[in-house]
Amino acid sequence: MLKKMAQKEIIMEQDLRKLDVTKLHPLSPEVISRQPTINIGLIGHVAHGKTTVVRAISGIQTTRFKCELERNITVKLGYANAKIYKCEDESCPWPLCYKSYGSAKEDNPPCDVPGFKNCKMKLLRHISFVDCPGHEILMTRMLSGATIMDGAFLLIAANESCPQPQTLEHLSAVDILKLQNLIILQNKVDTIQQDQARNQYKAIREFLKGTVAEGAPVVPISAQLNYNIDAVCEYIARIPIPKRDFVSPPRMVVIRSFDVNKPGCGIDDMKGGVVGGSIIKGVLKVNQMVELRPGILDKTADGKTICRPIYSRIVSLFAEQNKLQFAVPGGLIGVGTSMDPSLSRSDMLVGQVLGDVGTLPEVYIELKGLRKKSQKSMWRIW
Ligand SMILES: Nc1nc2c(ncn2[C@@H]2O[C@H](COP(=O)(O)OP(=O)(O)OP(=O)(O)O)[C@@H](O)[C@H]2O)c(=O)[nH]1
Repeated sequence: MLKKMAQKEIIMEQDLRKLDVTKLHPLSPEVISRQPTINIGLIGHVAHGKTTVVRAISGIQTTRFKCELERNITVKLGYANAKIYKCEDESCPWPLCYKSYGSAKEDNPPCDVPGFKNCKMKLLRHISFVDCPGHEILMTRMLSGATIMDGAFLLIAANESCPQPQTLEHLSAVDILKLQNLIILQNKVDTIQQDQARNQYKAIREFLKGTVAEGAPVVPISAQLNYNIDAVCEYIARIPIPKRDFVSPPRMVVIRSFDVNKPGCGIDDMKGGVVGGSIIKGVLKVNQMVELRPGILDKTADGKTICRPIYSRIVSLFAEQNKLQFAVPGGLIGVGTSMDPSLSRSDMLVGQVLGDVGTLPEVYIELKGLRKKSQKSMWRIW
């Protein structure tokens, strides 16, 4: 416990009084010390090792729901954050000089490579993983995760022929979305011989031809044995930082929402609704008033749908266990609000947009299309 507290104090303080959003950058030390600023997706066929890779890099087993444990497959999107470091001594041997830790790790931990233990490591990136289900019936969940990815790992198990059905489907999906920064992880190499790995490497290269991943690196790893994970860290550090807009009014897409109160919790201990997601632009601050749209959906007596925006105050901001005073675009954050928690329970606010009061787009409850005579099938009137 003491150790954990000491560690917390070593990550940088955020001070709202000194905040100047025009000077922020996704690699500003006061930002990446606490919050991830890049989202990396984990895609690929069922059981090829996506969740195991996330655990190898972040030290975190993405949430397992009861049904997932029973079926041993990922059902919901999983989330975990990690920090990527490099030894400050240039003579530290490659790839051992790269290392990853969980999100709460101090910013300059000592290097653990023998002979370099007196050297410090430098924090290069703070990332969020979005662990997608590999099962065919869960393709829509994979697609909703893909909307926030800045790059992705495509997992291919070395002990199966390539491509398997969801390897193909997931690659097609990111191909259509034109997702850049793909890294192919040839996983489970501990289960095969070297020549089999080489042959499969050729098959993978063939499979990638003509796709968005044609020139992508193919890295042989064993996620279970932590083999070559340091090389993967180097590839993560090479992903270019996406351009982010820090100065516009903030806007966040909600991809999770919860009621964090335990059943039977007293009114005085009750916490407001929590929403999780990724900020698209702008900076959210603790104590700021926000609006969620479309908000509460209702029907009038004559059956018409009406939407009432939810107005609320931000009471806390979190990136995993790291408390934030402000949150920037990029990695996944949790926003604690003063709203009635029954509004946010069980992902009820997924798909809503959160932002500054009065700055969010209009809500439309009807879509009208114009039908051109010659293009009857192209337009539908709702
Ligand atoms: N031998 C070996 N087994 C591995 C390796 N990586 C993962 N596994 C095993 O493969 C199985 C599936 O791993 P997961 O990480 O759950 O696979 P997944 O792709 O996340 O599965 P879904 O999300 O359900 O599609 C587990 O039993 C892991 O222990 C590896 O490098 N070597």
